[in-house]
Amino acid sequence: MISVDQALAQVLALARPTGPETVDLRAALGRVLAAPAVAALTQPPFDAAAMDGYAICADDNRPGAMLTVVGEAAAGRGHAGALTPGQALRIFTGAPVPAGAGVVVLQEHVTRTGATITLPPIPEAHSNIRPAGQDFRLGETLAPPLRLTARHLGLLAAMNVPQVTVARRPVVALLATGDELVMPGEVPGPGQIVSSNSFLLAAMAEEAGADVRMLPIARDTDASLRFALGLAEGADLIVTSGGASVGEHDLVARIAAQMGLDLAFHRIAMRPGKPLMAGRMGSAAFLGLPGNPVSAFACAHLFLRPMLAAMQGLPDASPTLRAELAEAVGPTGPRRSFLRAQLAPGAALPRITPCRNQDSALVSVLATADALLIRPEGDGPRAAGEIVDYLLI
Ligand SMILES: Nc1nc2c(c(=O)[nH]1)N[C@H]1C(S)=C(S)[C@@H](COP(=O)(O)OP(=O)(O)OC[C@H]3O[C@@H](n4cnc5c(N)ncnc54)[C@H](O)[C@@H]3O)O[C@H]1N2
Ligand code: MOO
Repeated sequence: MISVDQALAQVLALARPTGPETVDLRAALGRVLAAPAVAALTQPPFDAAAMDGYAICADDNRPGAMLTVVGEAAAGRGHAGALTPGQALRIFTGAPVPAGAGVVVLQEHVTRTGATITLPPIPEAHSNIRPAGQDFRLGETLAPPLRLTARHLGLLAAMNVPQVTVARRPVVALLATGDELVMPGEVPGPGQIVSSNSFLLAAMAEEAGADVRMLPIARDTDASLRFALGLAEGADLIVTSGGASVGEHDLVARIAAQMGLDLAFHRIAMRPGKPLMAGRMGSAAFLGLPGNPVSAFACAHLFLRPMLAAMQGLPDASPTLRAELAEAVGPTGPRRSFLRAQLAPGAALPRITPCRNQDSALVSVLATADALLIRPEGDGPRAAGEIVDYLLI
């Protein structure tokens, strides 16, 4: 059995980059930028008014100065010609500031009578002008790799970049195995349950940027598993759930091996998640997850997400964080344990409480947890108040 750290290094070595493709900005949310995006213009393109008021020459910004309004500039509609001392230009937020102007006086600070404004007793403290290029300049870049958020899309649009080069979404073929499984909406027969893993894992893979192909449930027969695995052709990553352990009905490793799986490892020192396997099968990476839903989740969180990130050119961004134990915990065994836990605000660090029941079949407990509390291999008992590591989930 290899360690969790060795397993992570090995699965990352199994992941291959998907390569770049070009997409419209509207399709770029959540995609990983794969080449620099270059600003096609300078922003703002001109000195722009930041307030509604009057543009004046900097030297005229004196208490009580009286100035003549010579015209108007609004956003999208500038004023032709420069401003000279003694003149003011009615101006609105976003409008180009004319040459010669150095200050925009807020309209609520002046008194206007006909075409004349009188400045207040205290000079305007700020210029209220956004200089050209203050935001970014022509040729400046947004650098890869980067998972694009709404804020990045706003920036790219402002940069006048209509399309971006991103990593192709990894295609994940997702295969649940087990005679006991039916899909949500079906009526389970005697001894059957609903395949929650299919939906849990599909959602996790999609959150990590994958394009998920959900294969039909494979039954616990050689023929059914062969047929279903055959449908994974063309995927970048094959993910199975169930059938990974040692029982007679746990066929995944054997059948996958017959179909060309080059196994990197099977079984790791992790709890839950011991039966995890990984390798490469044809042109795809292969990750065989345990069937217990919490085990499948923990393995997907620790291994599937980093694999998908690596395939898109991103480092894994899931830092180990620290919290204070809200209650005492017992000793651990030889495997690294990941306990479902809840976080609460604390003085210096958050306080963490392991969920009552750590059975790896309990999806209701998993749904209420917000962290995986990490217990090292062979750790002793820990008292309330001790500092421990956790992962946010
Ligand atoms: N003698 C041993 N028995 C088991 C061992 C062991 O070392 N020796 N390991 C245990 C551990 S740890 C785990 S985890 C499970 C994992 O086994 P499998 O990967 O072979 O999973 P299954 O047996 O197929 O299923 C386990 C459990 O999970 C349920 N399941 C399966 N698929 C789904 C799904 N898509 N959605 C929801 N639930 C699913 C299944 O019905 C079983 O209850 O093995 C232990 N046994
Ligand atoms: O890993 Mo099993 O993965 O302990 O439930």
